[in-house]
Amino acid sequence: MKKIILLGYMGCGKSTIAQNLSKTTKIPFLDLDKCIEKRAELSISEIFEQHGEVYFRKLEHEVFVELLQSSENSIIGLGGGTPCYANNHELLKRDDVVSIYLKASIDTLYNRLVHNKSKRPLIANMDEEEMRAFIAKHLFDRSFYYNHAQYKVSVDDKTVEETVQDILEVLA
Ligand SMILES: Nc1ncnc2c1ncn2[C@@H]1O[C@H](COP(=O)(O)OP(=O)(O)O)[C@@H](O)[C@H]1O
Ligand SMILES: O=C(O)C1=C[C@@H](OP(=O)(O)O)[C@@H](O)[C@H](O)C1
Ligand SMILES: [Mg+2]
Repeated sequence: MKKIILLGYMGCGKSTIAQNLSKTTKIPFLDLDKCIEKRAELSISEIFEQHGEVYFRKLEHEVFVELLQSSENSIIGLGGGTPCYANNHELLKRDDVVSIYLKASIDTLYNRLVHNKSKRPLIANMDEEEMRAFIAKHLFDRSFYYNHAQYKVSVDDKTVEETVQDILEVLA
């Protein structure tokens, strides 16, 4: 196996779980958003503000393709939208990729995002009511792409350690 890819909606824990899974497995991890920020020399919020979402999606696709080209073993935490644009979901079918959907309920996502929205330009300016309705619809729209993942791991009511254990069982 070469790449373990974590996908799912904003706030499901891709970045947190990728980092912790890396500690346990000693496989290096990469966060796609961090790689994009490094490439653009701008934060995700600044990319959206200065160049718009279409530019961000193009960059996201380019950097994702590059990460997949590397021959190193790695754990990659995608952005929430990554599988939903530029046919990126097709790239998950590669033989050297194991894709895992971290599946969270609307309540879990809402509770995690409500105090953590400022760096997420798609929801940063929404009030709480608006954000809950947005998550519900957006998650529904995106589930089609998330369901292309090879495996699904439910993250509701689990600690980081429990989710990491569940992923290790899937990989075993
Ligand atoms: N059990 C848990 N698993 C993962 N993240 C959790 C958990 N409980 C709380 N959190 C918090 O939820 C947020 C998840 O955000 P993040 O890891 O950035 O997700 P993503 O990359 O999917 O958007 C973090 O602030 C993290 O500390
Ligand atoms: O869902 C999305 O479209 C996005 C999710 C973000 O990543 P996280 O899912 O890690 O928050 C980041 O890529 C950007 O703000 C867009
Ligand atoms: Mg993330």
